[in-house]
Amino acid sequence: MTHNYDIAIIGAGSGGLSVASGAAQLGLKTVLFEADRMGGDCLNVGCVPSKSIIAAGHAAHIARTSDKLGVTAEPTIDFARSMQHVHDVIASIAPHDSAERFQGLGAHVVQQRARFTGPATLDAGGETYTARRIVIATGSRPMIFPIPGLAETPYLTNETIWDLKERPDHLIILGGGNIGIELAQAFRRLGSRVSIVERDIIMAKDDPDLVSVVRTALDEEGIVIHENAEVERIDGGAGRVALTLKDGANVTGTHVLVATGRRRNTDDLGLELAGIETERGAIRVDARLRTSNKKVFAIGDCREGPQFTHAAGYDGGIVIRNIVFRIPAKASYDALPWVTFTDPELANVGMTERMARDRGMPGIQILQAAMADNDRAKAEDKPMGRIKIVLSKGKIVGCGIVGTSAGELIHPWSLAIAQGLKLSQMTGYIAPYPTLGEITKAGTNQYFTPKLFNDRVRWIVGLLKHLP
Ligand SMILES: Cc1cc2nc3c(=O)[nH]c(=O)nc-3n(C[C@H](O)[C@H](O)[C@H](O)COP(=O)(O)OP(=O)(O)OC[C@H]3O[C@@H](n4cnc5c(N)ncnc54)[C@H](O)[C@@H]3O)c2cc1C
Ligand SMILES: NC(=O)c1ccc[n+]([C@@H]2O[C@H](COP(=O)([O-])OP(=O)(O)OC[C@H]3O[C@@H](n4cnc5c(N)ncnc54)[C@H](O)[C@@H]3O)[C@@H](O)[C@H]2O)c1
Repeated sequence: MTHNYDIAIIGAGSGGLSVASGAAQLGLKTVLFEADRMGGDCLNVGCVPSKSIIAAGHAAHIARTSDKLGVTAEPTIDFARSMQHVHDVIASIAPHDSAERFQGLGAHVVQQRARFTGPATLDAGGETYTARRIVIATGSRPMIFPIPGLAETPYLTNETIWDLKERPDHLIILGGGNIGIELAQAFRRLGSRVSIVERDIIMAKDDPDLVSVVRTALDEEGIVIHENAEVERIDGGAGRVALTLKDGANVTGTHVLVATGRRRNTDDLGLELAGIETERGAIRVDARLRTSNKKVFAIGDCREGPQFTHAAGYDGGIVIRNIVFRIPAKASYDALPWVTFTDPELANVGMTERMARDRGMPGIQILQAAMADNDRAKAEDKPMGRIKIVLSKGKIVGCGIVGTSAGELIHPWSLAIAQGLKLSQMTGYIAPYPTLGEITKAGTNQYFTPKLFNDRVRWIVGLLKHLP
């Protein structure tokens, strides 16, 4: 028997759920397929567990480093309890992403792997499904490079690290991208020794000026970073691992976490039967997120483009507008923020200075202000970091912030770039004192102060003072 739907969605992660929720509530006959756990990577093995373990590490760090504020403590770390916190947070969010909730919204949830059998047909669990529109939201998984010895060595990934019951004594992290850096600091703060082995440089996608602030914090906390380090082979067994680097150096530890990038989940979908093209594993999409089969859309981690939960959710909105409202909405990631949740956090939106220069943007100007000059940061003893605003001919094209709560402080800049606000509008409000958010005004003041306090203005003021 064939089941017919208006819309079929493959994958119940951040992207698929946002489409399913919109489509079902707007009255489309909706089917949602999920092969594994509802909620996808973000809830089960990604953002939620990583931010929860970061919170545990942060608590330990505050206890250890508050002596300047007159508070001295050496934390006792119950690693199993920290991991329980991780699982409690996942469990507390899970109902929001559950099959029951989505059935309640009107979607039919099929907990089976789906594959294309033709341009508009899918097979799941031996049943055939057709839909007028299909959305692929199958996400990604850890990229495992064929490093000699790795397959024979027990290794962790972001999918398995949450099952640890005991704290690794010495965690080696392969890859210094988002996952590697965030987890390095969290585990270090919970008491593990941590070494990062990075083929290139850490946090290569971010502004090196801002990364240097994070690097200093990681160094001070005792994380050992090996950069430009090519691994020749890996050996080891339970509780013992040894990496031999191409330059002959050895890095030894008790556990290894592989965080060397992502592989898109597109290889087991029968895409060729539906006429859907990929480019190095990523589904090719146009600006409306349509694949080479125009009735099929691809969103989130599985398509070419940025891989974040908020990007997948944004894509979901674009697809709803195209499919449900028939508006030819186009995706643009120009105003997509990204945050690395280290301490200090590093947040960006728009272009970094290097991106602006590489793209040949005219009249580049950089405005900066230091967190060390912010009164709240002083009170909190959190002086590390700064704001860096990138202007092109006076227009805001990017902003990066490194410092405490940078992920919160980037919000107004995301709005500014999304809405094309002028720099003067970023000063056109009253900032409460004392807040870290005053860094926005401190940054913009770098532009306006020289324009206000100059000889010409002083001359005008000199004339005005003679008025009655
Ligand atoms: C450790 C870690 C930390 C992260 N932290 C952040 C963060 O702080 N902020 C942020 O924005 N992003 C973060 N991310 C990235 C974020 O998790 C992803 O960008 C996001 O989950 C992508 O959503 P998605 O819907 O595209 O895919 P996913 O969430 O991966 O969902 C895809 C779903 O499709 C299912 N599926 C696959 N194939 C099939 C099939 N054939 N049939 C049926 N179902 C199928 C999968 O089982 C999965 O449930 C993090 C990622 C990791 C790994
Ligand atoms: N805060 C966040 O928003 C957040 C957090 C975690 C993950 N994510 C998302 O998940 C994605 C995946 O994260 P990731 O850290 O796995 O990937 P990544 O692409 O960010 O970093 C992978 C790193 O591994 C290095 N590498 C690759 N092969 C290597 C090898 N053989 N030896 C040593 N180093 C090697 C790369 O040079 C790179 O620096 C991110 O790009 C991001 O989109 C986001």
